[in-house]
Amino acid sequence: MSILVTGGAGYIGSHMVHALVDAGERVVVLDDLSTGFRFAVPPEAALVVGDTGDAALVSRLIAEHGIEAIVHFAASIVVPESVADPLRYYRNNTANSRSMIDCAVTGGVKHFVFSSTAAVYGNPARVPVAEDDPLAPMSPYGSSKLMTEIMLRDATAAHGLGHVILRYFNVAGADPLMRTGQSTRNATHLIKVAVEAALGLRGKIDVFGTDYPTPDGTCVRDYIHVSDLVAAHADALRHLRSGGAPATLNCGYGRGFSVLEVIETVKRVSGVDFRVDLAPRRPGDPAAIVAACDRAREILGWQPRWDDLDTIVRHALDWQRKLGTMNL
Ligand SMILES: NC(=O)c1ccc[n+]([C@@H]2O[C@H](COP(=O)([O-])OP(=O)(O)OC[C@H]3O[C@@H](n4cnc5c(N)ncnc54)[C@H](O)[C@@H]3O)[C@@H](O)[C@H]2O)c1
Ligand SMILES: O=c1ccn([C@@H]2O[C@H](COP(=O)(O)OP(=O)(O)O[C@H]3O[C@H](CO)[C@@H](O)[C@H](O)[C@H]3O)[C@@H](O)[C@H]2O)c(=O)[nH]1
Repeated sequence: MSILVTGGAGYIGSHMVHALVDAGERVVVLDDLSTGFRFAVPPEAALVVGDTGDAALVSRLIAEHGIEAIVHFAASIVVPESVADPLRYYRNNTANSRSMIDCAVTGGVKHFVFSSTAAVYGNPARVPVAEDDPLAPMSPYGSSKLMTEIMLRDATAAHGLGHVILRYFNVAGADPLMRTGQSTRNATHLIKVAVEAALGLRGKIDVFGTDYPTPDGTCVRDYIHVSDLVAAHADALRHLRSGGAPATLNCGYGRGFSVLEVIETVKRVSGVDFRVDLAPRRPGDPAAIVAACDRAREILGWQPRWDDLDTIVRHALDWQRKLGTMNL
């Protein structure tokens, strides 16, 4: 039996592939390399370059490799881009996920782990936000993910597909062994951008909005180390294999940092005082979003190991330095 990882050449997916290979699993990666990288997939995993919307290909992979579980990371992930081109997001994130779920059901796949997002909550009325709190996405990106959550729950009710939906908060950092990291081109994520500024790859960083109702006026987020997030996926697979019930779980640490706190941390850990400009708000940003994260610990037995902003930033810096030597 093998595990199919879609988006396994991407940032988070490649960390998952390494973890599965480390655990002795047989892994097939399906990735169209639109934002992922061939080098990010370890040689022990089979890389198939193709589209999650190609049902014939996905069905063939499920049959040929005896796929027992699908971990579905592949998606388009830039929130403002989803506002400008919503139908592309509904195709890649919603329609292609519908096709993946259909292939899973038809092909007799037992388990499905899905990458959802804190963006399904929109601007939450209270933080920390819990899984049963109101869902009100503020972007097509968030809506595209929420629609997939709904399809998965309905497919489970009708066809018995086991699933775990993980709602990621802000993912950052890199593999502590530096085998992979965030290599995304033109990244928009705060820690990645700040690290690039610290290493001289950007002239400055803009702080989007300083008048939010938060302690220092900048947005607050719950930054989770990518390796802890991947551990939650491994725990989710174990849960499903041992007959655990379907679950929807937040993945965060339950504490927030402001944009200015993150930038100060990057400056301190890197030892570089880069230029910071105060800029207007970025449309669609919630003021503060922090996870209520007890449920993942209770249901999956998830135990984070890297819950420390300095460590997250140090690993992101180390990966960025390594990337600089890789001549991509
Ligand atoms: N990075 C975050 O902070 C964050 C937060 C919440 C949720 N997520 C979710 O995590 C998942 C992974 O995100 P990431 O940060 O690793 O992004 P990423 O862009 O690095 O990875 C996405 C991967 O999917 C591939 N892909 C995209 N569309 C495809 C398609 N149609 N067929 C095959 N492959 C396709 C890309 O080539 C890439 O390798 C996404 O589902 C994203 O929505 C990420
Ligand atoms: O150059 C920058 C980049 C970001 N920010 C701010 O930093 C915060 C975090 O932004 P970012 O790192 O882009 O993450 P989010 O917009 O919070 O969204 C991320 O986290 C979501 C879950 O919360 C995921 O769904 C998304 O895919 C992922 O992009 C926000 O207030 C941004 O306005 C800046 O001020 N300057």
